[in-house]
Amino acid sequence: MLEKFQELNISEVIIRALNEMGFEEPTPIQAESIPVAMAGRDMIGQAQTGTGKTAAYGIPVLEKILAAPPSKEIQTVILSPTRELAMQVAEEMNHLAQFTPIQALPIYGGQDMERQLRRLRKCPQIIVATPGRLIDHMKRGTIQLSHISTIVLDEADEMLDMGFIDDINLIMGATPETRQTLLFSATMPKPIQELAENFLHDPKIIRMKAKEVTIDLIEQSYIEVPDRQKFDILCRLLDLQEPDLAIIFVRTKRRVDEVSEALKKRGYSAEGIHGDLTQAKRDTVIRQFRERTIDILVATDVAARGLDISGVTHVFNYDLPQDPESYVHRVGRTGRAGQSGEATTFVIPREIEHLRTIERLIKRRIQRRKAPTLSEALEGAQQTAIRNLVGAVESGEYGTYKENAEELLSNYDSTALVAAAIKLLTKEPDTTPVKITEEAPLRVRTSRRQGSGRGNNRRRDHSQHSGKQHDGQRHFHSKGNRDNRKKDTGDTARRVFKPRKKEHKEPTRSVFKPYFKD
Ligand SMILES: Nc1ncnc2c1ncn2[C@@H]1O[C@H](COP(=O)(O)OP(=O)(O)OP(=O)(O)O)[C@@H](O)[C@H]1O
Ligand SMILES: [Mg+2]
Repeated sequence: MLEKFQELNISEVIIRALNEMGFEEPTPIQAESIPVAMAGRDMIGQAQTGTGKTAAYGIPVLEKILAAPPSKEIQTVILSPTRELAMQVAEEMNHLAQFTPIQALPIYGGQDMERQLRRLRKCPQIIVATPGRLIDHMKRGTIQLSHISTIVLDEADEMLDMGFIDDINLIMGATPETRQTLLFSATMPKPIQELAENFLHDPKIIRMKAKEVTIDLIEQSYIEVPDRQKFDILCRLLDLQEPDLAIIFVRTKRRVDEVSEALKKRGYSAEGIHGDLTQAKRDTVIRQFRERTIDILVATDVAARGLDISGVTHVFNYDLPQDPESYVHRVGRTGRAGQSGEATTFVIPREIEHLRTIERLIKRRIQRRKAPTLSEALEGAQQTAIRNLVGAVESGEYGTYKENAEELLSNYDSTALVAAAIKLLTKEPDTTPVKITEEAPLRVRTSRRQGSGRGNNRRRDHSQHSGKQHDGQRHFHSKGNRDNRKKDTGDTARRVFKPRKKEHKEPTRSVFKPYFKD
């Protein structure tokens, strides 16, 4: 069953792990990238969201360490734009390496330094780091990159964007010239690819020839709706569509707080995540969502990239994202590993041009839908109640209720009884008043690219950072206040050597998907 992996000359210890993880066959990006990366070449790998890019670079990284003489030095750095992704990638690397002595350690801001140092003393061969915290360690002398043989930029276009480029320059500059560099992402805008080539030696570019940028397992639609009506429409959609797990992306941290509070007020099980929360809170929220203790995650773009949470059936763009690439990553939190998913985007009338820009990027039309009316929502909720009732009848597990049912039937009309049962089971649309502050629409602003490449001295200024400046045409900005336009990673929006907040708890992720074909 694992022959195709074996044909890629992958070591038996890793094949055993793949078997354990339920991977039977390489995905296309794995089949193409693994031989190139294992041959030692620099490369850029671009493939749709949820198609296994982590193992596409992870397996070659492990093979290289296995082939090298044993060493106590860090041999591979994997850079990640967010803390949660760093944790997830380290965990996937440790799964892949479970039958080897190789260890991957996540290194990110918000985590207790002492604890990190203790773990570093155990000499992990791989660190998966957010740039800010890695630089802290470099400056303290607690991490040296002089023995690095491979560096991976996961979400490479994001890492090479304005908000990270100075950090990346610094990190790259501390690694040996001979290092192998691997870049992966689902999106790779041209100007960023050009910039990337400054860090790469004769790279092989592997781009999966997908017809579409977004995966066709994701059904995509949009609803034109004024900002003040978004929340009620969202509730109706949640009632109608009954997601297993849903992620709602909003534009600002304030909105995360307001929308998640409002959802809770109306009886939904929701929590919010953004970069201003403590790491302990961020960890708890992500863990609860992975464990399905909560069904709805309200997030800024901090959760847009890379997160692999099984069971996310629905993504809602409550607000359009700041840049079109974000759309691809946000909707890509569903439809992963061969599963299907649904993505609904709210567009206020004045933002329709932005939607067209997204459509041009993804080379597909996003289907327009009408907002469900209150009576449609009620009808939908009734249908759900009926389905649940019929399901209970068909399951036959109501024996202990039979006696009471018979007594009721002898006193009341059967239709009246069933109707009352449906009414009680129906979650009628809740109109509890909530407070959501109105947001200004996005607007197009043309901005010029400000140079590129190694040694380019653009300073990152997070108080002013307003997103990508590489491509004026595809870049949109919010009219909202500056603070709202900062990139919300929780790690980038800060200066090096700021004191850190305390302790975190590492969530576990142990969801393995069966083989899938994409
Ligand atoms: N060959 C395989 N067979 C089965 N499952 C796989 C295989 N490769 C990866 N997976 C699973 O597919 C899911 C998606 O993988 P991964 O997170 O690496 O995607 P990605 O391409 O990095 O997506 P994104 O662009 O969103 O970061 C994960 O749960 C992973 O364990
Ligand atoms: Mg990924």
